[in-house]
Amino acid sequence: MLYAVTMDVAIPHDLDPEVAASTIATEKAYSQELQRSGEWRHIWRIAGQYSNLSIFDVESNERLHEILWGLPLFKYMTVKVQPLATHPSDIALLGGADGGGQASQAG
Ligand SMILES: O=C(O)CC1=CCC(=O)O1
Repeated sequence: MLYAVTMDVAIPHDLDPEVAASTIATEKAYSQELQRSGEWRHIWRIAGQYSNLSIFDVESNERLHEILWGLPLFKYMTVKVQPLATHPSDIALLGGADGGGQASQAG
């Protein structure tokens, strides 16, 4: 199951800088481990914001919740989750590079 997740980070300005740096480093390791496992497929910085747009490929809503709840920065984040469905215009679904196959009219 694919999900687009937006994470807006707001670390309090009065947080001890060492705690902030340590939490950010732990977050990076946590994220990179999940990227290596294939569950965290993409992470993009949203330009000009302390936010990212990530794509997760996980087996269930419960697994996504577990991953997000476990983010070291979770308590400083606003998280938005959008489940993804295939789009009928996606040429990757047609089995040919030229998109010349039969596509569904739905959606
Ligand atoms: O900096 C961010 O966008 C927050 C974050 C999530 C995973 C990571 O490494 O940083």
